[in-house]
Amino acid sequence: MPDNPAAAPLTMENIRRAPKVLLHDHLDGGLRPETVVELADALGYRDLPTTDVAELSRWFRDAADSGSLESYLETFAHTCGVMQTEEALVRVAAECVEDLAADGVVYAEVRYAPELFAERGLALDAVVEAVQAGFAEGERRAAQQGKVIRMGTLLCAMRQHARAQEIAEIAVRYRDSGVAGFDIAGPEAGFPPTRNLDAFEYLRTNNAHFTIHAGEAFGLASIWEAIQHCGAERLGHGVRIVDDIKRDPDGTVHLGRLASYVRDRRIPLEICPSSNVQTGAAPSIAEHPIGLLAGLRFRVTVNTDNRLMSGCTMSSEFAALAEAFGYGWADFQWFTINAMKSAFLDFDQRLEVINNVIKPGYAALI
Ligand SMILES: O=c1[nH]cnc2c1ncn2[C@H]1C[C@H](O)[C@@H](CO)O1
Ligand SMILES: [Zn+2]
Repeated sequence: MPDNPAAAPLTMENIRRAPKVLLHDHLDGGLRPETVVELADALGYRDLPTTDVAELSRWFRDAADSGSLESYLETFAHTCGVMQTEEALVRVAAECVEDLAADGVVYAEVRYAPELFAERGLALDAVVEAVQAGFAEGERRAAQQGKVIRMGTLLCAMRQHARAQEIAEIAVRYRDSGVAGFDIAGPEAGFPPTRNLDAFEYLRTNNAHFTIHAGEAFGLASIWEAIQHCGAERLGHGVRIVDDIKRDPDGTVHLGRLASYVRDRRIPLEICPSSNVQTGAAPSIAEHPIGLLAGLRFRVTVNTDNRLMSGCTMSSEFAALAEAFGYGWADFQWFTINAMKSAFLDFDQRLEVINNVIKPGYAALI
């Protein structure tokens, strides 16, 4: 949508000023590279490919740029490797909030798998409490810099492990202490979401929120199971829903039954453009299905997935989409309101952020 000629120019600085909402960001995919190096030194983690900060930063991006989700996921051994103490978790979580707030994010749901931080003996509850303490500290530091950001936590279970029920129970236990919901992550092919049906049933019985990584490295069957068997409220990525959309040579578009269902029910798609290019889920940003899906008015949201592995921020994702699809402030506002409507937060609080933060923020730019 073209902007008013009097609108603020679409510079990186202005995009950073615009309020943004982030629903899909992994705590272990967003560390500052210098923090990885410092924590490795403090914890005696010896397996980093390099201890030069600039080289390490490049290494993460190159190694993740692999064309396959499985190889992309291998890079997390190094971030999880340095996140095995409470002090490390508090630091990483606090810095995560500071970095998001500095980028203009006003509400974020950040996710991680507690089981991956228990390799040196931390109890899962201690992991969750350390991350919550870090988020609270990050919110305080952001407020000191004049930035208001609110955090929600999503706990992931890893698809290749069999601990979903246990993690779902922790998510419910900590629901009043900042844990907003649940997710399953990890390799998608060979690990369909229905392997964790018990956990999803438990969550639904407890009126708890969950999203599912589906339709990234595997296709429609994964999306269908996530929604119709498991009851996912949102789809992590979900980009492969385009496999159920056909376009005639004359440009007429036909939605299959699953694609129609996803659009009709306004099921949010947590789209992560740069990550999708790295894992091979999309050929490039310019050819990313987000253009088609947004044009068809699916409930599209824009996300970072892993800021370290993709070398991205919410602002850089917006800027890349603006360049590829000609998006402007009105589109950014639409993505942001879509995300806030889809947050695992009480309805009145979602409305409050939309009306008091997002709309005035964009009005000042448009
Ligand atoms: O895009 C992803 N798809 C599936 N799994 C992912 C993705 N990004 C990160 N993960 C995994 C690696 C992390 O260790 C884990 C929990 O954050 O989630
Ligand atoms: Zn993800």
